[in-house]
Amino acid sequence: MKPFLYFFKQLYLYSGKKLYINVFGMVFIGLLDGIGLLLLIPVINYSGIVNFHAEGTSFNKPLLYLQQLFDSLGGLAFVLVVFIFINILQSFLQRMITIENVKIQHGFSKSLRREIYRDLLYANWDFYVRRRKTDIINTITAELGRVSAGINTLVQLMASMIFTVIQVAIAFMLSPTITMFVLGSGLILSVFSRGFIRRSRMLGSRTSEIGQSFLAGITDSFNGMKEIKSNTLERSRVEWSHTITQRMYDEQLEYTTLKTASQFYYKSASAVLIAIFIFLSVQLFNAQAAQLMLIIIIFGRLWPRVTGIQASMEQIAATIPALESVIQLKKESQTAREQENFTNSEPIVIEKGIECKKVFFRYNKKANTYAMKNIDVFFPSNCMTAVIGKSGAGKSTLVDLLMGLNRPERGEILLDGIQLTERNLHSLRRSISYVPQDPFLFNTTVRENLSLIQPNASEDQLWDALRFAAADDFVKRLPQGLDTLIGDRGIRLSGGERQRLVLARAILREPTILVLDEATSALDSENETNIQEALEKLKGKMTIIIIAHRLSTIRNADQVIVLDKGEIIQQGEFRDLAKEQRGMFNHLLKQQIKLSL
Ligand SMILES: Nc1ncnc2c1ncn2[C@@H]1O[C@H](COP(=O)(O)OP(=O)(O)OP(=O)(O)O)[C@@H](O)[C@H]1O
Repeated sequence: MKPFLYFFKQLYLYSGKKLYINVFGMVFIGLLDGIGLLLLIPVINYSGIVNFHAEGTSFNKPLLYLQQLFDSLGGLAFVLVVFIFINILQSFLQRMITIENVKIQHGFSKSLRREIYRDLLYANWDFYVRRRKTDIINTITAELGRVSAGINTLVQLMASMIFTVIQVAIAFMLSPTITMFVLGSGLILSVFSRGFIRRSRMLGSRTSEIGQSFLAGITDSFNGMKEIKSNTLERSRVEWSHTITQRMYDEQLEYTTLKTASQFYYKSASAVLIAIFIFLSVQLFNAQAAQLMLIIIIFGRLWPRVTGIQASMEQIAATIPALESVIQLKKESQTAREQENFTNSEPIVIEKGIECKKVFFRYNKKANTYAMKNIDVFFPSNCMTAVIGKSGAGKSTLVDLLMGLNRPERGEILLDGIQLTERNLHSLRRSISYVPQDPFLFNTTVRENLSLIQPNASEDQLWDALRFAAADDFVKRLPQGLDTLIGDRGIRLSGGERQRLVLARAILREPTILVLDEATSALDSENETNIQEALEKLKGKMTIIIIAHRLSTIRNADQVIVLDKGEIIQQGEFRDLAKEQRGMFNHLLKQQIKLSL
């Protein structure tokens, strides 16, 4: 129950005194219910079924005074008026408490969702490198939904327990012996119930695991639909869906079988116990008729609650794995938190340049292979530096280090001689515009995709940025121009159009550092030349770091860095490197010239 206690504490931290007020309200409703029950005594008396005066047991004596009071106030009519009043008050309070409880539960879920989403956004890049995205999505959608339902059950369980305690106390007042007997029976039942709870928890783990696999599989299918269609993989995906949905079906069935089995077990055992209890009450405990009738009523009402408690506990146990994964995600994202203060940082102005000093980096701290080894390099401000190398050489890793996404394991990154740390990280990022290999666009209009980065950009600024990225012509030709919807990840645009739009977005931000990671790879030579010319104009105004496989793209770079297996093997001006006959650069250049012929 540790995870639920954790959440209970969180629930209290969220709702504060309100939780206590609600618990108190529930206690009060329980008491009103008990009073309503006790009122049955005079009703029974007035009905003539049982005569309290004649029975004269110790249990009746305190009630005799009440009876006389009721007699003097109007007899049965008065009792019934009080009965109606208590029931209306109880229903009214019940309604209020239910609404307040829902406010607490859903308010808590809302704040939990917000907190986790915020923590996830502020978590460092390493956090994402290590995790499957669909697992995170599954946790913050499906698992969090289950937790929400679990909290609801928890609050209901709390209400049921309070109700039960009060009713048992009343029963105890009426007959301690019988109550102790019933409680003892309940205790025996609860020992057996532990098996059901354990199995529910096990099934809950399976629900989480199947949910995760399902979401991951479905996401992969839709992301890779082109591959599926072009490689006729439909059949294997259909088979996968059959297998996983069958597992879902089996798991749900098993859960229901378990739940109904426990309910069956409880109800049957209750029937047997009630029969034994009535028999013993009459035969051994010599219970009086009125007393017996009341206790039967109380326990008759209580048993469904007790079985309800059992069902709630099973449901909560099944939710615990979801809860654990939510807690785990929350803790991990908090531990991976990047910076404390995001809002107050201003973009940094780097006068001289960015330097990597003896930088080492590995993705897997346990492996021997380094993605970056002993990197010593300087990126002068307002110059264009090109990073080239074979696939897997470490170009993107180096750029990620410069942006503070990857953190050096050894060595340091210096901004004008000042170490890049958590403190200046956000300022650095605010001055960078980054265009990745695989550009991301939101499923909305061209305009919204652009203004996302610069909400106050004027129409002229938008078109200037589009012109820079050689994207103005195609945007003008779109059916609704800037207001055309471009589909999921910009699917209604060509690869080159997407790249140009993302480039325009990057420029709109007016960065002081522009990072292009294979940002023009999908462009035809005409558009690439246009962008090269535009970048040429930016030289001297902004620091440009460009990764490119096509060496023609970086002809005008001030400095070229050649990477191989995570190390810098050549560094210098384009022309100088081209002259080094044995160098990797010359080799790559010759290969590209050969290919273009
Ligand atoms: N998230 C990751 N987890 C583990 N290893 C990674 C990860 N990303 C990259 N690597 C490894 O680090 C090395 C450098 O990768 P990187 O992406 O920086 O190369 P690259 O030069 O940009 O390649 P490409 O030109 O193909 O994009 C490669 O060996 C790659 O397998």
